[in-house]
Amino acid sequence: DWTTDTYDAIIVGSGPAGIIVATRMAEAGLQTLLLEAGGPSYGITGGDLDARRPSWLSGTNLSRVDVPGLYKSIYTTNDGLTCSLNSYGGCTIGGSSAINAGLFFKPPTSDWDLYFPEGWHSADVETANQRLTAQQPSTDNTSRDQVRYLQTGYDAARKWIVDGLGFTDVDLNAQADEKTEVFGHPVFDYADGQRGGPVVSYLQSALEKPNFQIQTNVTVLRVERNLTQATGVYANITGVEKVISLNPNGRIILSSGAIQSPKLLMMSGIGDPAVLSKIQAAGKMSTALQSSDWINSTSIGAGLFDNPNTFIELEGPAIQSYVYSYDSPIDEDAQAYVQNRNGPYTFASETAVFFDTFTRDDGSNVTFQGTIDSSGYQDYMSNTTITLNIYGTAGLKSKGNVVLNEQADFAPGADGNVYYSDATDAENIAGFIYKIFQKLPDSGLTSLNIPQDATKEDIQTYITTYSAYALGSVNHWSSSCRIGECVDAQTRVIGMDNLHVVDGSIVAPLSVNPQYGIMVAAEKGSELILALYGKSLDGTNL
Ligand SMILES: Cc1cc2nc3c(=O)[nH]c(=O)nc-3n(C[C@H](O)[C@H](O)[C@H](O)COP(=O)(O)OP(=O)(O)OC[C@H]3O[C@@H](n4cnc5c(N)ncnc54)[C@H](O)[C@@H]3O)c2cc1C
Repeated sequence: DWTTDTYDAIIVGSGPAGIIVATRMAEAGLQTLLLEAGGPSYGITGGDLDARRPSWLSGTNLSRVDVPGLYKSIYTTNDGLTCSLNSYGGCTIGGSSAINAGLFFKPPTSDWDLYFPEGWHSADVETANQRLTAQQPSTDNTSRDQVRYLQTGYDAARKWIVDGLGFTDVDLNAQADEKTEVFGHPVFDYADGQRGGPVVSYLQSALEKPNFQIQTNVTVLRVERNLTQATGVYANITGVEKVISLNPNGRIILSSGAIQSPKLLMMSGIGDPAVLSKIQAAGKMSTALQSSDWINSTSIGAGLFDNPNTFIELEGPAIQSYVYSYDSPIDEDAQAYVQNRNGPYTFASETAVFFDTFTRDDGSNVTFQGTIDSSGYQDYMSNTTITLNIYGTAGLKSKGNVVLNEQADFAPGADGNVYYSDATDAENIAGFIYKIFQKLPDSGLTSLNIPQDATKEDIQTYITTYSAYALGSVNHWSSSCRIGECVDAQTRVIGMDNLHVVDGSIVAPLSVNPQYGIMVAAEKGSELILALYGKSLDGTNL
């Protein structure tokens, strides 16, 4: 009975971080348990495939998760892959890596050097980076036939951004350090026309180890602890609440994502005492835990980040937009995918990406990213319209908090400070949009929702006023349990001996979409945690 066994390492959450940490713990020979609140995702994770796919995939070994082109429909037809627990992302094997667009951009070395503390600079994470690259395939040309599909948006964007504005065309991961005026093809963590990611690249090797197991449909409610020593997790296992225990020298690693991991700490008596009092009063904290045992820290959940984004709807006579369909794709495209892994369904709709970095008067940097999608959005769905999604990325100054909603049984969420609480961010992003708009008229593209001659002030007002096109969340949650404030440089929760957080929570806002950097952090975290067991990555004693 796995629930009465004891473990050297219990990892909570099977997102990209949790899978990598669990795999490395198992490879080093530790008795490893990975707990996941959700259920199966990719075809290879088993379960009822028909419950997780449209009928055109019947008779294959694919679930909708495997087909990159189906990612966009996740919030309309979720097939049980999201849940109220992880309301901002995937709640399934792979976490959000099973439902995301798969964009896989290596962060520039400057992100580690500028935004991470001692011990986490680029030289410190270099071997972690190399391990990730060795284990996780990626590609900027997804179709087996090596044809790049849906390129009218790419061509128009290239004319605008490269020919018009003078950005340099680069290989975005090979030249990852270049984040000033660069343009390129998006890179995805796919392999052979199917979604890749840690479920394919890491979890499958962990599953071969007799000392590894994953248990799904297990929701951890809190960490059990004896003062500074974690002793196990208290979990809901298909309706029954139970403690799963650690071995005496064991460790718990929370990898539940940047929203859930801070919540689990708070439910375990670690956090802001005002919040802890409410949790205790509601009877949700272990009765064994006295308020004198609380670890008071206002850093838990503080610093929460997500990219503020703006959709710019662009029309052009040469554009042929493409709308992916969950249940009735164009027959030819469905056949090309199912029979040969060719065509538009081999990628998640993004056709071009560009970056720019701006140095402020105070010498600090801020980076911007633009991603071209294959279709229009909401009110702008003509077949000559595409969407440009502009994010502000590394160096933004706004920071939010993870807050617990008492009415909804302490469901965690973001407070109102995440987007644009520091006006500098809106000013900088508006300045970037203004800059690129100066060459828009020559490109043959027309902006439909922001006037091309808008002033910087008009743009700033547009991007900070909530609409279907502005202030939407892109679910790139990070930074809610920062290294040096919430966890130490070994990823150990400050005040605890053997409780760690390794996931988006410990990663600072990056220049690029977060998944790659989170996976590097998980590789680095694994190495550091194994050293605390006295082990190296291959399991030899240090
Ligand atoms: C729709 C969408 C599109 C995205 N697109 C991209 C992209 O293209 N490129 C990119 O780089 N990033 C993208 N992201 C972001 C990226 O997927 C996340 O940053 C990344 O997955 C976070 O990894 P994580 O390990 O921190 O947590 P998560 O992926 O959130 O995984 C956490 C896991 O823990 C489980 N869990 C939570 N609480 C508990 C509990 N109490 N008990 C047990 N299990 C629990 C959850 O069910 C989940 O499986 C996207 C995200 C979304 C939602």
